[in-house]
Amino acid sequence: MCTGANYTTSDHYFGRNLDLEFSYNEAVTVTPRNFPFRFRRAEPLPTHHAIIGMATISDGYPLYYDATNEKGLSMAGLNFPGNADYKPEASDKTNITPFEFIPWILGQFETVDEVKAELERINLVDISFSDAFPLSPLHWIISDRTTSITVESVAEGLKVYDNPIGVLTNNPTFDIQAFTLNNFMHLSTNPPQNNFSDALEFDVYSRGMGAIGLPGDLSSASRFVKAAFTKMNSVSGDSESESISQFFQILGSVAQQRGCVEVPPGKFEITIYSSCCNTDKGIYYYTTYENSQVTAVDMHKEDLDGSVLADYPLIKGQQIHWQN
Ligand SMILES: C[C@H](CCC(=O)NCCS(=O)(=O)O)[C@H]1CC[C@H]2[C@@H]3CC[C@@H]4C[C@H](O)CC[C@]4(C)[C@H]3C[C@H](O)[C@]12C
Repeated sequence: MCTGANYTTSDHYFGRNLDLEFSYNEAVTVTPRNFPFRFRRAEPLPTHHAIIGMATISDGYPLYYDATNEKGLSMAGLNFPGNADYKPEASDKTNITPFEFIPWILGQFETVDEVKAELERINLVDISFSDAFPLSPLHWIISDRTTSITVESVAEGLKVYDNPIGVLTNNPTFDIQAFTLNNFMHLSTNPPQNNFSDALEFDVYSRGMGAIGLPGDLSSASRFVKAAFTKMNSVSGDSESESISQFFQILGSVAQQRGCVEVPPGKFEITIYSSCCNTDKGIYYYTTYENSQVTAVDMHKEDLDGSVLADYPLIKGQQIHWQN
């Protein structure tokens, strides 16, 4: 399972948890403007916006999981098993395969409004990258500084939902996830009032009781509510340190600890990495399960007019700062 989120202070931040029981050797990958992007069924993009994000590089192609372009538009793919349904080629549409979707969108567009218009022409076509990388069932969150949408290719077609929450997890479909939040409107960051009965006296014996009932399990529906509550109520200063710290705290509220979710036989899902991209500055920060130190890659330190991918394998293992 995964969780994607947005956060805005004086800058805008976008990132995700990648929760899985194994890794595909992902690396922070910068695609410069002149890297030739080819597509299986659509016209190539010899030049395009530069992109930074997490990707597996296969056959020289960056298979992005989540990324941001130099204009601040961001996008992440999250697991959507049982619901994702990709289509045969359609002659009246632009046929983009799911693994090309992030490069196609981030290569060309700056805002969610532009993307919404483009999505009317897009068909997510069922073509695999390779035998080693067959199609994965995904849905996507696409965000700019002010707006987010969720895109789901399901049996009925391509669905585009406004996502004012700025959070995405996995199943069920986004309309149901968003509807379920109605059940939690009574949750509060303030102490509870007695609405139960005038005939009884209650004791507010602990801080935090206003949000009793907030789910704490690791199912995707519960993580959606938990991350939404944490994000919508987040308070932080505007500095880079305060902003990214708050962002990683939001993702931490739905992180997966090894041992809590068993993926039989005997394997456990963990939060492999958490990312936080400052979308205004093009800086991609990350932590991994065993590396709590924040590591950063700045896209503007690369040759963005070049044509060669730059990739930074994840630094794993604690980087302990000894004080004596
Ligand atoms: C598995 C991950 C979602 C994490 C998650 O939610 N795990 C819960 C598992 S469970 O639902 O609990 O069982 C997703 C998120 C992004 C995906 C890559 C996107 C690019 C590329 C697309 C190609 O088409 C196939 C290979 C490819 C490298 C993809 C592999 C994999 O699919 C990635 C890593």
